[in-house]
Parts: sequence; structure tokens; C-alpha cells
Amino acid sequence: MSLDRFYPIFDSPKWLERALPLGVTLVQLRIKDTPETELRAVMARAQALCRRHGAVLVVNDHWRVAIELGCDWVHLGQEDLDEADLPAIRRAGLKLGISTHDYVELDRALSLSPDYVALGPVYPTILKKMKWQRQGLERVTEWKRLIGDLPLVVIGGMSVERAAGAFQAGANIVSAVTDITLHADPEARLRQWIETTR
Ligand SMILES: Cc1ncc(COP(=O)(O)OP(=O)(O)O)c(N)n1
Ligand SMILES: Cc1nc(C(=O)O)sc1CCOP(=O)(O)O
Ligand SMILES: [Mg+2]
Repeated sequence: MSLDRFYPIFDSPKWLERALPLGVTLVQLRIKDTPETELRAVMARAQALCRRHGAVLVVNDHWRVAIELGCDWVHLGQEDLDEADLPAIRRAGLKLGISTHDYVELDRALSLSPDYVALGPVYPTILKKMKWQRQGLERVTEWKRLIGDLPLVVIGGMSVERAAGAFQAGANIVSAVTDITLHADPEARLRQWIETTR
């Protein structure tokens, strides 16, 4: 099953209630600083919403909860990989997306047979402090050459206006957070994203 080209990331199921009815079909729930007991209920809510709308849910970081709930996808960064039980993740049938920011991380990611590779930050991001400088579109093209047929997700400072350039450079999927969540009219912005990427 191929993934949609638009991949928004949200920090609450409340956002899914707004985005899924508009036609978003691939979404990540990225929740930080929430106790695992509470997390389970939040993820279960997200999972139910995605199932109802026929959307793919990617659980960021919380692979144990993803296994417990029988989710389909998990996204892990390099630090997450240090403590993740990859055989358990695979036994549970979870598909795996992995973040990369340089060649060493890409080598490691590819050695783990991911189901997509993410590259970032393509442009500067205001969402979180990162030690990585902007990668730029040339790096997107290089990453696509290096990973071949694996889906390439690009992230970091992405916007509706920047999506076409990223696709031309070789990205398969564009991921975004603040371009939507900080927009004055997030629903209108989501509609623009869907129009631009379909
Ligand atoms: C699609 C996508 N790409 C990259 C990330 C970042 O993951 P990670 O490096 O683990 O950082 P956190 O998001 O956990 O802060 C992502 N979540 N999704
Ligand atoms: C969560 C995340 N990971 C990144 C990476 O490069 O791995 S950039 C990023 C933030 C994306 O938010 P925005 O679309 O608002 O820039
Ligand atoms: Mg992470």
C-alpha cells in the first residue's frame, strides 16, 4: 500500500478530528512529555479516528504503546533506535520510518530495512532546537539517489509553497507541522496541502 504524499504531524487527536474529515490519509502523532498510562488512551483515540477515516497512523517514539495497541506504523529517530527492541517491533508487524540527518545515520537506517527514510531539516524549523543545519534540496536529491525505491520523507520548515520543489528534487512525501498548526486558518491550509500534493 503506497503512502500519501502529504504527511502532517500533530501533537493531539484533537488535530486529527480536524484534519481527517478534510481528506488527510497519512498522519503522525508526535506526543512528548506525557505519562505512558495517559499516552495509551490518547493513542487509542488517534487509532480509532484513523481507522474510522481510513487513514494511516504513524506513532512517533512510543513503540511499546504502538505494539500494545496493534498499530501499523512507528517512527523512530536515531536516539529512539538506541533503546528500541527492533525484533519486537517487527514481530508485531509494525512498519518503521527512521529519521536521518547525515551519512552515518543513513547507513544505520538502511541497515535496519526501514519502510521509509526521513531526511531533515530540509529548511530551518522553529518546532524544535536541532544541531543540524538546513539540508537543502541538493541533499534531498542525493538522499533519493542513495535510498533508491524506498519512500523518502522530507521534513523541516516545509510549506505548501516549498512542496513542489521538494518533490522535484526527489522527495516522495512531504511532512509538516507548524505550517499547519500555526496557520491562521489550519483547515484552509490543510485543503491547500491536499490540493498541492494530490
Ligand atoms: C517524518 C518524521 N521525520 C523526522 C522526525 C523526527 O524524529 P526524531 O529525530 O526522533 O525526533 P522527535 O520527532 O522524536 O523529536 C519525525 N518525528 N517524523
Ligand atoms: C520533528 C522534526 N524532525 C525534524 C528532523 O529534521 O528530523 S525537523 C522536525 C520539525 C518539523 O516541524 P516544522 O514542519 O514545523 O518545521
Ligand atoms: Mg523521536
